[in-house]
Amino acid sequence: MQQKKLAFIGAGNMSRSIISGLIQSGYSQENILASNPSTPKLDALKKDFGIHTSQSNDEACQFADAIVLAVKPQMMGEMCQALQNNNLSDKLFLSIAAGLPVARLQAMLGGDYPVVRIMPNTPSLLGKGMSGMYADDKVSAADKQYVDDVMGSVGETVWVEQEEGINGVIAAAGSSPAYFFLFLQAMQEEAMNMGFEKDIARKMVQQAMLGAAEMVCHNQNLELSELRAQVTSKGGTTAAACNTLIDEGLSDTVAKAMRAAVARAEEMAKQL
Ligand SMILES: NC(=O)c1ccc[n+]([C@@H]2O[C@H](COP(=O)([O-])OP(=O)(O)OC[C@H]3O[C@@H](n4cnc5c(N)ncnc54)[C@H](OP(=O)(O)O)[C@@H]3O)[C@@H](O)[C@H]2O)c1
Ligand code: PRO
Repeated sequence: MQQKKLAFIGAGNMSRSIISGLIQSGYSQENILASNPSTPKLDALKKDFGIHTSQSNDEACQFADAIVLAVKPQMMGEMCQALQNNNLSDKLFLSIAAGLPVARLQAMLGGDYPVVRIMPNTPSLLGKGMSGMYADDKVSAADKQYVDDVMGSVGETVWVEQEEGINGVIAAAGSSPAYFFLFLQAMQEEAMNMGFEKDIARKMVQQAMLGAAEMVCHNQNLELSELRAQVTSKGGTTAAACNTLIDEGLSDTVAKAMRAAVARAEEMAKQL
């Protein structure tokens, strides 16, 4: 992987997970800096990964060829505007913020700089992430490859051709770990209603999810409906459960939820 000087502005959950993946992939700690206003997360990053840290975003700018904008979307305007005190020409920007279009980020940064939008998810922490990416036409092919390598160090990557596609990535992958957690929570609660202790209920549902996820990944030649069919005996218990989910409108509910995520991303683009 190409080793640019890479700065993370905002040392929160997502930055930590990407930094962890990069270090495990052999990216030199000397080439990574994280900046954050408060010190506890910086201290932990320095201790765990040996990277450079700073409380100054200006220092991050001066250090880096490529800058990951990793603060909450609501903080992005103020933070980017303050970066304008630095010479930003020749910098490549990687934004992981939900809802903020390239044009808006460029306006916040005060220039037509190359920006890649990245939508990662929290399983990146375990190297099992899914990141969708969009590059505006100012980003070179070599820089796209660089960003692909960076995010590839924490999981799988896909590129979308149109910027709106990023909102679909949010719905399908950025936010979706939470949908699975919610589903499991409901299953855990019902298992407890059936008399299981909380930890046993959790053990059963999490192992079933892990096994199901592994089966999905290891059987790319099988449709998801075929994997379901393998569990489902005619007239049996699985059919009774799945028919209930289907009859109660699971597909429609999931579609509505994903459209709500897209709608919220569109709303944030207008508000921020
Ligand atoms: N979490 C997810 O599942 C997920 C998935 C995809 C994308 N994202 C995006 O990733 C971004 C970061 O999310 P996160 O979950 O990592 O949030 P987070 O853990 O809250 O991290 C944000 C960090 O930014 C720091 N910060 C605040 N103002 C700053 C400033 N002016 N300069 C530098 N750092 C500043 C915060 O520091 P203090 O804590 O000291 O205030 C905090 O450490 C968001 O834009 C979000 O949309 C998140
Ligand atoms: N977490 C961020 C949000 O909830 C973006 C995707 C996952 O807005």
